[in-house]
Amino acid sequence: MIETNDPALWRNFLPWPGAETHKHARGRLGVVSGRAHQTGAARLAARAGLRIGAGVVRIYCPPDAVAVIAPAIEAIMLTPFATADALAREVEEMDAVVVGPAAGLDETTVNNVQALALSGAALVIDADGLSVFKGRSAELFAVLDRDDVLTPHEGEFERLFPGLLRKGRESAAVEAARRAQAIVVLKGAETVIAAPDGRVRVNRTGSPWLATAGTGDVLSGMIGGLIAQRMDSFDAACAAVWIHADAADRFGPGLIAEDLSEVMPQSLKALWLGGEP
Ligand SMILES: NC(=O)C1=CN([C@@H]2O[C@H](COP(=O)(O)OP(=O)(O)OC[C@H]3O[C@@H](n4cnc5c(N)ncnc54)[C@H](OP(=O)(O)O)[C@@H]3O)[C@@H](O)[C@H]2O)[C@@H](O)CC1
Ligand SMILES: Nc1ncnc2c1ncn2[C@@H]1O[C@H](COP(=O)(O)OP(=O)(O)O)[C@@H](O)[C@H]1O
Repeated sequence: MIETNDPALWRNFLPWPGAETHKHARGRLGVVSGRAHQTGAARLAARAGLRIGAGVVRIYCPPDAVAVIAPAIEAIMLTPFATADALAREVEEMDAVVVGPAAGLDETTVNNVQALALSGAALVIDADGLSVFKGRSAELFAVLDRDDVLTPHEGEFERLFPGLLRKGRESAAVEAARRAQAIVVLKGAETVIAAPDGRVRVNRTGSPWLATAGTGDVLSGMIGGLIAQRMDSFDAACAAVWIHADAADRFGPGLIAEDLSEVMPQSLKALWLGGEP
């Protein structure tokens, strides 16, 4: 059965800090950055993960990107890595990792995704982390776990699942999750969230203000931030998609991706107080 994504379905599972919570207990999120000229997407994702409540957020970047990222972050931490193996070792302490935004369409990204999949962290894979597997999707699906999340827009979806969209978006997302054996978030004006066990929800509250560069990067950080706080990956994806659209509607005209993390506390507070958001 296809459900409409409604806060009633996941509101009670949102992770709020308790009186004794410390930052590490709240959850640790890693975000993998691209090269020095492609760091904005990772910073958008990392900030969104921090805003949605991950207690510790760390960007992992190629060595040449340190000098660019370090002056552009405060609470977010930074670790350089030189090889995919080194990256996999560094993320051992992380609960969830976002990889793909502005990662680059080359073998480095393939190697990074595959190495990360062997770590214990749940993965949120977006953008280049998906597109780089065009024509070789089996290599991606072979390393995924059921708590990993793929977040394609329709262009990226077509690269991984050629022709599948002809079945209709809901059926396509369900079949994609079955093939990938992971959560699939098929983004768009309506976003479909499907799990390999057959759960599927359609988010009908999409905000057209989201049609601007970088909002998908923010969404990947929000999903990762909730998973890092040990929310079930499917519920985390559903909650993040809804909150993302709610924040966009609250801001309205003039929204750019950077604004989402600044207005998100209003959405979170409404959910925390338990009133109608
Ligand atoms: N601040 C930063 O650092 C940012 C960095 N970013 C990073 O830049 C990199 C490249 O990003 P990108 O936008 O060029 O790649 P991508 O989205 O694959 O578009 C390529 C083609 O795909 C199609 N297509 C696109 N969307 C579609 C849709 N919804 N539905 C259907 N089709 C769609 C469309 O084809 P067309 O329709 O034009 O034929 C389009 O021309 C990537 O790493 C990303 O993470 C961005 O996140 C922005 C902020
Ligand atoms: N017209 C629209 N209505 C509702 N949501 C939209 C619309 N256009 C884009 N979005 C949302 O904005 C985000 C865009 O993500 P994506 O295409 O990956 O962009 P980017 O790669 O620039 O971050 C997705 O969450 C998508 O669902």
